[in-house]
Amino acid sequence: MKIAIGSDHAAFALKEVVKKHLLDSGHEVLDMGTYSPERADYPVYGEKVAKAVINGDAKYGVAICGTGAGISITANKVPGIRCVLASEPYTAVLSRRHNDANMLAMGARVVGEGLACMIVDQFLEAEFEGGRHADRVALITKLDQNRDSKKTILS
Ligand SMILES: O=C(CO)[C@H](O)[C@H](O)COP(=O)(O)O
Repeated sequence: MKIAIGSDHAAFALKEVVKKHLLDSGHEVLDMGTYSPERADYPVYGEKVAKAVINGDAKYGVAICGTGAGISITANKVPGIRCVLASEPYTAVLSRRHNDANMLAMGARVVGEGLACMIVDQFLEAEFEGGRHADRVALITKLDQNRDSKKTILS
């Protein structure tokens, strides 16, 4: 599977660990940076990973900052992105099964290396269940496609 990955400085070390884990597991990895522990702004990397997914350069994206909050907020501003912030596998798995999440965010100051790799593995292995969940994802998509509207459009 082709995975885009990116982080800011706070998560550079964890990004390198997760990247190696993905490569060792046989995935192709598109490393969108940052490439050193120098201070870096997480929105830049959240956007890069999100655009790689939306452009079809990668099937899924993994984005990491200190908490995962800033980079997930950023990614979710890119139309078509459904980015989940997960600190444990259950949320990561259910975000695939129910929400068809196409990006995973994590916090390097929240999760350790072993847990992060487990979360990524389970996210990538889980499948979207469709059915009633597809109807709800369609509602998310409708909202996404009407981002400029100030009106409530889903009810
Ligand atoms: O978690 C983050 C965003 O949600 C960032 O990694 C964090 O804000 C960076 O902080 P600092 O510049 O103090 O290292």
